[in-house]
Amino acid sequence: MASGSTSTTANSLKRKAQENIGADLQPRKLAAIAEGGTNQPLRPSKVAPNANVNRLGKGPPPLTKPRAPALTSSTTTAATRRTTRATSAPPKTAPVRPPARPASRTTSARATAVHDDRFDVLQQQISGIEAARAADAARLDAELAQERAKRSDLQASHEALSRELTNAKSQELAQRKELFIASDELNTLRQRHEREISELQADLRKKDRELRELNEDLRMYQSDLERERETVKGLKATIAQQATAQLSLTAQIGAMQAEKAAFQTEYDRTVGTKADLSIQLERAQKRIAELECEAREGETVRRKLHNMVQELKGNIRVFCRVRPILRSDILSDKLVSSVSSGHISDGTGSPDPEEEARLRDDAMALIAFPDKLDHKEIVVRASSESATGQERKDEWQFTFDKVFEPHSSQAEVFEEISQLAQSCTDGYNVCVFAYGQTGSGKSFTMEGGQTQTTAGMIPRAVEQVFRVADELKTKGWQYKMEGQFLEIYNETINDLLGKGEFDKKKHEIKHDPKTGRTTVTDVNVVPLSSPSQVRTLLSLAQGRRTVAATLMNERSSRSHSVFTLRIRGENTLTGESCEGSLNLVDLAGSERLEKSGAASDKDRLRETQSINKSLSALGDVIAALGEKGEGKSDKHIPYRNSKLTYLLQNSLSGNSKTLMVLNLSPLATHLNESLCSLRFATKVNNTSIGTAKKQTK
Ligand SMILES: Nc1ncnc2c1ncn2[C@@H]1O[C@H](COP(=O)(O)OP(=O)(O)OP(=O)(O)O)[C@@H](O)[C@H]1O
Repeated sequence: MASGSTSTTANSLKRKAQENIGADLQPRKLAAIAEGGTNQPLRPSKVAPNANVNRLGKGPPPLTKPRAPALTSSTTTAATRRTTRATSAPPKTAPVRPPARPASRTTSARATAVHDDRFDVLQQQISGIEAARAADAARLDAELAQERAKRSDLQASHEALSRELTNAKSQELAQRKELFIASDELNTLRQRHEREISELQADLRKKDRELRELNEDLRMYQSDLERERETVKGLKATIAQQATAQLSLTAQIGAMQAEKAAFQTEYDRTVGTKADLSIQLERAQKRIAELECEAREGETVRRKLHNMVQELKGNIRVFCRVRPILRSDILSDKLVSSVSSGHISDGTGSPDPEEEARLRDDAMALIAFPDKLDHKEIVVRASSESATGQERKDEWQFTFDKVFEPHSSQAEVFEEISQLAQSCTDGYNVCVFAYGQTGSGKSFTMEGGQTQTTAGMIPRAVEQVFRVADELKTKGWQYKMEGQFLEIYNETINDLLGKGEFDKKKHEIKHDPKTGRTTVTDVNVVPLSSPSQVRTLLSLAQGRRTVAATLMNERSSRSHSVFTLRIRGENTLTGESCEGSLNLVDLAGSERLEKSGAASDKDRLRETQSINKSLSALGDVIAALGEKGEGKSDKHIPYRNSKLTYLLQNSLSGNSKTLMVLNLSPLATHLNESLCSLRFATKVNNTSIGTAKKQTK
């Protein structure tokens, strides 16, 4: 609608503008007349030849061209020509007579008379012409006056037309302006119109979409409705069925109500019984709580007693572990003879199971474990021939804090050590040694294998310490742990976690008498955040550890290794703090010189000598500690006799808890070495080194 009216307005405006432009053309045609001015002779307009005629009425009569009289003299001819041109009426021509033939004097008189006549005629003619000319002049004057009047009329009309033209021009300008405005408006309207159209089209599309969606919804609703109808139909059928069922249920309810009444009576009786039982239960629960409380108190007492027992035992404990016999033990000892006697079953060099069992039995030393209850005893037997040729049977019995048989697992061994390892979180210095000859299983006990089952005491103890530290967090304890791993080889300290070359750097052992802390200069002390980190450190150290081949063990470690875990704890709730350390020492092989095969090799000889020196220094320290514990308070403890004892000074004093794990080889060939170790361990076990003290603030 709006657009229709807009276009109509636009069309009418256009038409008006065209009419004005047409009107504008009219005065322009008349301008030609005006241009002529009053001094110019009037010319008919080329554009509109009839316009003047129509406007001014009759035009001037056309001037008739007079015919020239046939005059003989040139003067007369000119005069005549002038007269003829000025005369509109044709002159009255006198009849021209033919010229008379010359004659005599009479004839000349006659001729004069003729001339006079002719002159008169001419005179008359001239006067006639003049009269005619005068009449013409009068007529022309009148005509001129008429023309002038016409011209002034034309001028007036020209001025009027000029004014009209000016008006028309100004009107045209105004109309053009209007036209421009109108065309602008028209454009605006057109744009708005286009916008409205596109909006309407978008609206339309949207509506179309909505309509489609509504149709889709409608279709879905219709299908829903159909389904609902089906459901209603089904429900109606169910209701009908249930109405029938209800009837039978009502009958059943009647029967059940009767039953319920009977049950109610029964229930009342049970409630009475229940009240009695509740009282009994309450009493029992009270008793359980009392017992639990007693059990907790008992546990605390047990722990205290356990600690007291440990303290009374003198805080140096000895475990003995016999390793199982290995295939390599049998093969190395018997393989050559087995091959020569044809006992090898296949070409791979492995004996058959029966042969293996027999070889095993042959290789085994006579070791027995008679204490099946407490596992504290080990008996070693040997038969030998006396000088008189009689068979001599020897038997040695040893008692330790715990004896582990060859089949004992790493977990079982750790079970006994865990309490000790845990004490370092309470601020104790704990020291665990693995002592024994080469190949007796010291490294296996301390470091163990790569799997969870074969993991040794070091990773297990570290894991335990981390676990306990984590548990104690709830009681306000925050622990910081750091570790170092050292090796003492030929009385030289090497940093197993360092980067430098072995035996090059000089590391010094320092003891702080105030804090009781032992430090070693220039060694890597690694902050520990997880047990897995410790495993990485162990394998790093393993790679660096000096390993030299000896006859006793192809991978024999000829150095002592000392892993130290230092733990510092602070209790934010109680303000307590403590500092403990856990030293796990894998001692070098304790075998005698001739057994190690080192006597023939200078380097091996030096190694063995320094190992023996440090082990005997360890024995001396323990013995001195024992004497001191027996009352000789001024007894000098020779810690400085070896790097090992000096390093472990603070963990070997009365302030620490010490455990020695004696590792034994099960082989009969190692029996003498085993007996030496057992005797040394017994000495240690019989030593009391005083009471361990917590390092708490
Ligand atoms: N309880 C055990 N169960 C199974 N194998 C063991 C056990 N103890 C030791 N072994 C094995 O016996 C061999 C020697 O053990 P290990 O290297 O630990 O002896 P060692 O006393 O540390 O020797 P060294 O003094 O040369 O370090 C190793 O192959 C080890 O795996």
